[in-house]
Amino acid sequence: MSSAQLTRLVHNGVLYPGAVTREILEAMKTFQTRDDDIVIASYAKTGTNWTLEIVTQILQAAGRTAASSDDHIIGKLEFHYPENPHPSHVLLEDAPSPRVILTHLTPRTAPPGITNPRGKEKILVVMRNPKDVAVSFYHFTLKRRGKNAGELSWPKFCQDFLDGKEIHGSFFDHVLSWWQKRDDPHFIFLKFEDMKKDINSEVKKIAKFLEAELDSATIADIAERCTFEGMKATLDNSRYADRRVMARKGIVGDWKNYFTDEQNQAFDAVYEERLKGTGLEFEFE
Ligand SMILES: Nc1ncnc2c1ncn2[C@@H]1O[C@H](COP(=O)(O)OS(=O)(=O)O)[C@@H](OP(=O)(O)O)[C@H]1O
Repeated sequence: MSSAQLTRLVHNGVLYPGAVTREILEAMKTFQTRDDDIVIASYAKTGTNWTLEIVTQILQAAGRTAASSDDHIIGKLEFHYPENPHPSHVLLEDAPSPRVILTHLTPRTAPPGITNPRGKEKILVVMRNPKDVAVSFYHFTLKRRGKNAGELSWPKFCQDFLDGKEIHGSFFDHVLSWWQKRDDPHFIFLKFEDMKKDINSEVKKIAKFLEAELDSATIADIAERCTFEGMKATLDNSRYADRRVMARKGIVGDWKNYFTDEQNQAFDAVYEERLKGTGLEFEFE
């Protein structure tokens, strides 16, 4: 383990990426949401950027944001990106409305206006089956570590992910904490697998949630542009170039190429123990 990893922030038992500091987590307590904020809350690698693209296109089609402007998108709320002069929560203070705010925080650590919205804020919680999340996260981590990736083996990553020791903490704690909000009308719950199965219906559902009145041709057009292939075409040659790393395979069931029977059984046991009786379940293929 490198010294950078050793000094990484652990808060309430959750390990945070290097872009998150204790000061930022403290600032979350007083971060002011706006009535028209749109928040995408997710565990990492569940389809955050995919949902962002859908939301962005809906807002543009509904005339709520200028087609040429990405000013309302800042990145992850709790990050201080090295290329930015200030942490995202500071930059967001000057961002035009409607802001689209991304976060991997749990309700416990997120700003009160996101955890318990009192105005017209719209919170989209995005989820994905944990086996594919683990595989996607493993590849992302390999890429991020670059030449140090040799130290990272799949069996170790897989076990650490299951034990909640990887960055962002336990997947199960994360999804279950947001799932508590399922009866609150400020929230909508989306699943990667549903978006994959029927993108048109999911775009329609999101547009309705955002109160964007769009005709079915516009919905179909957005759905088409937000397929994996459609997004990759955009990613390769435009404003989303920096998000290329987010687009790997974009499929359901890639875990089968990585999981041993033993790993699969270990995952199934935790899945059963944590999610049984909660009403929350995932499709794995
Ligand atoms: N349009 C579309 N269709 C299907 N899949 C898509 C799409 N866009 C992004 N992706 C896949 O989403 C995974 C990245 O998730 P996140 O955006 O949540 O990553 S991040 O945590 O915000 O960095 C990552 O999954 P994997 O391919 O399994 O690694 C991306 O490929």
